[in-house]
Amino acid sequence: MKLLIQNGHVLDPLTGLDDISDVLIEGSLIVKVEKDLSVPADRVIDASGCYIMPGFIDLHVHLRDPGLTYKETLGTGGRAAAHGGVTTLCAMPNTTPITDTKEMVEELHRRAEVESPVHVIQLGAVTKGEQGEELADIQGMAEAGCHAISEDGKSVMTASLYRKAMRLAEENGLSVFAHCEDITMVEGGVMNAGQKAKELGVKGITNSVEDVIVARDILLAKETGVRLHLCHCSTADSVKMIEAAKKEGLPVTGEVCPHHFILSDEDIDVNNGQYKMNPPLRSKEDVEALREGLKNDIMDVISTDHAPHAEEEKNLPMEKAAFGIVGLETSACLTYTELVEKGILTPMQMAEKMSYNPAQILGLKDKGSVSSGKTADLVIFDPAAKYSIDKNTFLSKGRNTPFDGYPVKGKVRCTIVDGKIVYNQKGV
Ligand SMILES: NC(=O)N[C@@H](CC(=O)O)C(=O)O
Ligand SMILES: [Zn+2]
Ligand SMILES: [Zn+2]
Repeated sequence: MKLLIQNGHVLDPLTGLDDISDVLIEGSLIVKVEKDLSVPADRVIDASGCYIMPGFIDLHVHLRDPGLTYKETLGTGGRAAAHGGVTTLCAMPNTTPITDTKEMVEELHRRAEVESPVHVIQLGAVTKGEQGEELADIQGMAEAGCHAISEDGKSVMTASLYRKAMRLAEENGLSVFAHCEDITMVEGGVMNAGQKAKELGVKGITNSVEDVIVARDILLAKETGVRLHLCHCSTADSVKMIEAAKKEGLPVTGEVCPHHFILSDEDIDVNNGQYKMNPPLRSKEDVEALREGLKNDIMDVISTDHAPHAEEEKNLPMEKAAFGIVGLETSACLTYTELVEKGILTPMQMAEKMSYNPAQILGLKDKGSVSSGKTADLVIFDPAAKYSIDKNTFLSKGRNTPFDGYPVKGKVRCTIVDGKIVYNQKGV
């Protein structure tokens, strides 16, 4: 099977190609990236006016499978990913039960091959049952191909145990993806501590809840040599600490989610659980620091922290609602609208932060690039499409987003995984 994509604007972070080109795919591989390729093909796609980027690699997704499949499944989450231009995703282990054994990781990888149209890398938990007491089988999960371990949903609060986990992760070639939250400091907080929380009469979560664990985890990474990826960074001081760690040459990377670089706590007008997530929407100063951090490449990755919940778990006031919002189907258009259109990121930086850098962090040498010899995981993205986000178009089971009705520019037209079209907008 030969697939020819013509006249797209290729953005390839690996070679630096940033120009109109054709892309020829044979089987599951990209075989040629050249202008005016006139070769016979089984299928031709006209990508005029669109970018051709390496498929997005989302390092932070909650698929809720097994156990919480009323919120999402490998199938619905996988189809939502394809709709959002995501060709590989990392599934967090806070499932029911917690994914903390070699067998569970293997089983999820087996099922994902069949049930999900996009690649799924299942991450393993750091401790058994995410209880923070006993280490999970880190070596076994590494053998099952988990690439990284994470306690996402919480931090491993005992530093000595986390240090042991980091040593084992390092020995087994795994990264540690860190959720940074000192649970002893939350004290019932449900949104950012500030004027807005006071006005709404709810308890606040201070920046230091995140910052003290970011500091600790960077120091532990320095001692153990593990490659540390800091999840969903939300504060100005997180950016500062990552900058300092990089200056020291430590293998530390930082991720930002669209909601944290777009919205601040001031956007929460009424006590509405759709704006509740962990970490919370911060101050305008924090939002500005995250944007600057992305622009200056201190922050390496844009991921979603796609956290689907049922309607009855979110249509509640802040105090009662579940933490988390969906993101797989809105991250590309929000990033394009808020960062590229506003001149904060170049289109190439968007491809770096949504695909190339995540591929590097996971050690996926065959992904994150539109160049010959790489796996044909691609997204065709139309930067001119103008519309408003409509949660009813989502393929995810989750509809929990504060961005419903939000005006955006930029739309995923087509998503290709292993040379096969897994999402194609009608009429293309
Ligand atoms: N981000 C959230 O608010 N919620 C996540 C957990 C997490 O990412 O920490 C979830 O699993 O729902
Ligand atoms: Zn988290
Ligand atoms: Zn998460």
